[in-house]
Amino acid sequence: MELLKSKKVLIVLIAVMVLVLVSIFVFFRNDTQIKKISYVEFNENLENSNIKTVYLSQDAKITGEFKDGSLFETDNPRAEGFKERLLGYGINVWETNGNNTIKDILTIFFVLIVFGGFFYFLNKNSSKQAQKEMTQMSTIEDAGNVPFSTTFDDVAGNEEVKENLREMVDFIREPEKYERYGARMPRGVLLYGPPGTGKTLLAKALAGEAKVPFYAVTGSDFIQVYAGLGASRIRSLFKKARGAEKCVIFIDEIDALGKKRKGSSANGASDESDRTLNALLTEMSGFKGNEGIIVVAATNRIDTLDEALLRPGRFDRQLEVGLPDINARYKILELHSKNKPISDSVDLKRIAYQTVYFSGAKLESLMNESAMIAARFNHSSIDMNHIDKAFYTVIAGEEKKDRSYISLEERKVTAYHEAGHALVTKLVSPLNRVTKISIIPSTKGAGGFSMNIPPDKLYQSKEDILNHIMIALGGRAAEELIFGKDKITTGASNDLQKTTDMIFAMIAKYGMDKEAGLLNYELLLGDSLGNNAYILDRAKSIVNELYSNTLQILKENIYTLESITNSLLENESIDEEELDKIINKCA
Ligand SMILES: Nc1ncnc2c1ncn2[C@@H]1O[C@H](COP(=O)(O)OP(=O)(O)OP(=O)(O)O)[C@@H](O)[C@H]1O
Ligand SMILES: [Zn+2]
Repeated sequence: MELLKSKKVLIVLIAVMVLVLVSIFVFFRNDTQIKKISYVEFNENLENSNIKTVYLSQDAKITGEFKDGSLFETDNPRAEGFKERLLGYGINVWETNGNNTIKDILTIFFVLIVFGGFFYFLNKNSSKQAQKEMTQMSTIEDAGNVPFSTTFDDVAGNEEVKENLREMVDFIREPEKYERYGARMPRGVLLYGPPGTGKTLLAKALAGEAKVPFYAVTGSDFIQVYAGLGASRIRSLFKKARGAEKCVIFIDEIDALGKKRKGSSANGASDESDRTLNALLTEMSGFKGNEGIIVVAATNRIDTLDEALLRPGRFDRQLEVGLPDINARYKILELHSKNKPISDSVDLKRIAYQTVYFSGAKLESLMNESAMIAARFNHSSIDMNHIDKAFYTVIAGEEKKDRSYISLEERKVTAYHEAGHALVTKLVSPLNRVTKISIIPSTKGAGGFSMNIPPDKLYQSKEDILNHIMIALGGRAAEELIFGKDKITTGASNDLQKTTDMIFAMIAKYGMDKEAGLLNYELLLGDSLGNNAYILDRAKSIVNELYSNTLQILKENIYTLESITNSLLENESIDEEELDKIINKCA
């Protein structure tokens, strides 16, 4: 820091001195080489045509230049017609308004002083700013030295993410072991999901479990700074981290510096964040991965991230950290009541039930707010009244959308919809794995339904595609079956997009529709494929048939559909094991 400051001062000083020297040199050089001649001598030289230029002024002396380039000075006759006489000899006559050189030099000095002051001021200011930022930075970095006691026990729910991170603990602890097996070490983990779901907490727990230092920075810290400073801070962060050998580097809000880059950026700000991003990418490819350093980044908006960040060797592990379901909420509530005097009358299960769509951070703040209220009234313990009051403080000012736990009807529709997808999957293509069904919205869509297509398949058969279309239609079909034709919702829009894609690919690309034949209509019709009446007709008749099949399947298994839905309404999310249990029980 000090180094940086004194370097800048030095540069300014040197610049000022060089300027002063140059002006003095010019000034004195003229002075010393000027030959002093009498007016008589001047006149002789004038007659002999030795003079090239004369500088006229109102001073006592005038100067000029001989034809050989040397300078002279003589008395100013201040005579009328003097100029005319000179011109008559074919001499260049320059009129100056006196004291010129001195004025010039004064001007130069004045400018110098102004500039010097300006630079000094700038320098002082920028070093202050830089100092501030650097201090912020070093406090962040020094945090790495604080012994961290956060463990995975401090994070409730998020079991899959924790499982994944547990593996990383081993990587960090014994990178040599993995190196011996020639395994490529992971370098970056991206945690994505809604705010307050515990991403920071998970990263801290990773460091805590591995017992290594934790360095945390925030993406937005890197962009309001000076040109190049963001990049250099990235470099110094990594340098520091490398010095610590094993560690966890945490970059929160990575979207702030890792936004999708545009071909040419119009303004400097995005240029600056590009530079910072490039520095990050370089640093990440720089370490070999066998050092036991893991970079964890977090974002609420994975869709805005530059693809370069997600490539192998960067943040190639992407883990979704979702909103907690009812059981996870119960655990989070339990965790945050541990250090508080909670009355026996408090039913955490009931609170968990009422706090649909609450994030971990919101649940934490609910318990904290309750404790504040109880303390304000000097009550001996926190009871249900305090929690109810706190409830409205926590959700106050929030959009209605966030409070949709009130609308049981909506949750029911979502539950039937997701149960429909899951049940159709199990019925038409039992080899596909349903990893999770949930009615908690995820980043990927309204409900949460995830299905893994068996990965060892090289090609998809026509049957596979037909089954996938039915699975996609399962949500809408369940809605219609239960609530009636007029009560269907917009929740299926994504499903219908997938359906349309698949059907058009079947007909126009893969030649799988017997009637349309083996032609590649995409090739023939290009963009007007969707306008082609014949293709449209084929697509419609296929989708209609598949939809009525789907409806039929669900109708035949409506009891199972109800059971899955009820379980979803109760637990908010269920895994494959539970799903299989329900289906087997109903069969
Ligand atoms: N799963 C959880 N278990 C226990 N506590 C949690 C959990 N999720 C959030 N919390 C509480 O909420 C606080 C804030 O969470 P954290 O800062 O980790 O969220 P985040 O996902 O990083 O949020 P953001 O995206 O806003 O940065 C935590 O310190 C913790 O008290
Ligand atoms: Zn759906």
